[in-house]
Amino acid sequence: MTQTTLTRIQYQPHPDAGRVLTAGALAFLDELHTRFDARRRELLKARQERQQQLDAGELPDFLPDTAHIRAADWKIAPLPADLLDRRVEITGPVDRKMVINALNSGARVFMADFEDANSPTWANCIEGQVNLMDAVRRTIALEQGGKSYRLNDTTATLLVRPRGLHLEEKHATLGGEVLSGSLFDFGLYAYHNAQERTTQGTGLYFYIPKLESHLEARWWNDVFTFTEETLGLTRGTIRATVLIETILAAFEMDEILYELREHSAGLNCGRWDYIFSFIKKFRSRHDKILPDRAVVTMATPMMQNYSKLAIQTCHRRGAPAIGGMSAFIPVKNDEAANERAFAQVQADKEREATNGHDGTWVAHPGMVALATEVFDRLMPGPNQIDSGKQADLKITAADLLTPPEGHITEGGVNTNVDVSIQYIAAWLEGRGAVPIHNLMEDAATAEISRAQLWQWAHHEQRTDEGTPITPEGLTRLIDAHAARLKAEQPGREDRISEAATLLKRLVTQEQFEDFLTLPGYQHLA
Ligand SMILES: CC(=O)SCCNC(=O)CCNC(=O)[C@H](O)C(C)(C)COP(=O)(O)OP(=O)(O)OC[C@H]1O[C@@H](n2cnc3c(N)ncnc32)[C@H](O)[C@@H]1OP(=O)(O)O
Ligand SMILES: O=CC(=O)O
Ligand SMILES: [Mg+2]
Repeated sequence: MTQTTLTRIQYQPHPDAGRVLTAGALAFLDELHTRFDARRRELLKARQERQQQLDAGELPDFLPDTAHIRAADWKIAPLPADLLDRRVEITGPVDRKMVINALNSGARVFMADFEDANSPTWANCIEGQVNLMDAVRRTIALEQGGKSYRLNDTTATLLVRPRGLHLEEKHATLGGEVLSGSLFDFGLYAYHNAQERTTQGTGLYFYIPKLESHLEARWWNDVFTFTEETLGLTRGTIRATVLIETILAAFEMDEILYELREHSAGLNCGRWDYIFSFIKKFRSRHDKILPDRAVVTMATPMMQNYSKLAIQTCHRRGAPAIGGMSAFIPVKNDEAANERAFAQVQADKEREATNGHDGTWVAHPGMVALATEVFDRLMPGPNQIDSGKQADLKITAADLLTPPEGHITEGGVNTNVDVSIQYIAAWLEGRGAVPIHNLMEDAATAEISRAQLWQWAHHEQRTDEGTPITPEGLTRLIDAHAARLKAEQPGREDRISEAATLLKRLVTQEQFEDFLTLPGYQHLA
C-alpha cells in the first residue's frame, strides 16, 4: 500500500493513481467515507434482518407506514433537457474502447458500468475513471488493432453506474477500513467531472443498482445532497435513475422516487437481477422455485406485472420508466441464428414500448438501430410519461409474487453449470461482461444460473427427465463441464479450475451466498 502525506487513505499503486487519486479526490472520498459508511453498513445489516423475516415465512407487501406517500400527489423535479428522450440506452463496461464505441453508437444514453458488466479489479476501477474523465472532456482516443477510435460530434448522454452497496473497494482503506465500492466509484466520478459537466450545461447523471428499500434510496439522496453542497453544485445537478431489480424494491417504487425526488431521473427494470433477487430472497420457500432460466422471460405474468407497475408508478410521478436488457446479441457467422437474435430483441422492445416504457436498454451497438426503429414507431413523442398507459392498472402483492410456470430440464441444469463456470472464470480474469452461447452474460445473469442450481438442489427438485438434482450430482456435473471447458479453451485451465471450485462451494453449501461477487472478490487481484 502507498500513502500520500496529504491523506489518511491508503491505496494500492497504479500508474494512473496520480491522475485519479489526487489529494482533493482523496479528501472528498475521506469525507464520504466518514459521513456515510457507517450508515451503509447498517443498511446492509438491515438486509440481513429482513432476510431472517422472509426465511421465517413473511412475504413482502406494500408498506403500511408509507401509504400516505403512495396516496399523495407529488412529482419528481422536472427532468433536465438531455434526459427527456431516452428511447435507446446502451450499456457496457468502462473499458476505453467500449466507452468510445458506446458514446458513438447512436444510442441516446450510454450507461458506463462499474457494476454488473465490470469485474472490479483495481486496474479496471482506476482506468475506468480515467476513461470517463477523458470522455467528459472529449479527449478520449485509442489506437487498437489497426483502428483509430475518436468521439463523433454527436454522442450519447453519459450515465454512470457505481457499484452496489454490498461491494467494497479493498485496494483503498481508511484507518484500516476498506472503502465502499459505491462511494469510491460515485465519489471519484463526481469529484473529477462536476465542474466540467456544469460548464457544459449538463449534470452528473447516475444509475443506482440493486437497492432493496427506500431507506437505501434515502442514503443515496443524502450522499447526493452532501456532494452538491461540498462541490458547490446547484441542487438537482445530480440525477439518478434507480434500477428496480430486487423483489423488495418492487414494493417500494413510489417511496424510492419520493426519497430521491429532487435528484430522481426515474426507474429502470433491471430484469436479470430482479429474477436473481426473487430466488435469493425466497431461498427458504418451496413455493417460489423458478423453472429453467430460459423460460423466465419478460412475457411471463410475474415479469409483466413488475414492468407495468414500474410504468404506472413512474408516470404518475412525472418520471421515466426505462425498460431492460434483452441478452440477445448479434451472432457472427450464422445468419439464421443472427436473425433469431434480432427477432427476439425486436419482440422484447415492441412489448416494452407498447406497455409504455419510455426507453430501453441494448447490450450491443448492433442492436441500437433496431431498438430505435421500434421506439420511433411506437413512441412518437420524446417519452410516454403523459400517455396514460397503465394508469388504471391494479397490481396486488400476489401479482408480483406468483412465480412463472415451467419445467426444470437437464438442458437447463447443464446450461446453468456451463455458463456459471465460464462467466466466473472470465470475471476472475478481469472481464465482467462476455458473450457465451450468443448471449450477453454479466454478473446479474450469471447470478441467476448459480442461484438456480442451489435452489433446485436445496429444494430437492428433479429434472423433467427424472434426474434428482443433488449437491453430489452437481459436483460431478461441474467437474465434467470444467474438464470439457479446459480441453476446449487451452490457456484458461487455472481460471476454469478456480471458477469450478467456487461454483461447487456456492451450489452445495447449506447457506445461500448473497452475491457470488463477494467470495469472487477475494480471488481478484
Ligand atoms: C444485466 C445487466 O446489468 S445488463 C448491463 C450490463 N451488461 C452490459 O453492459 C453488457 C454490454 N455488452 C457487452 O459488454 C458486449 O456486447 C459483449 C461482451 C456481450 C459482447 O462483446 P464483444 O464480444 O466484443 O462483441 P463483438 O465482437 O460483436 O463487438 C463488435 C464491436 O462492438 C463493440 N461493442 C460490443 N458491445 C459493446 C457495448 N456494449 N458498448 C460499446 N461497444 C460495444 C466491440 O467493442 C466491438 O468493437 P470494434 O469493432 O471496434 O472492435
Ligand atoms: O442491471 C440490470 C439487470 O437486469 O440486472
Ligand atoms: Mg443488475
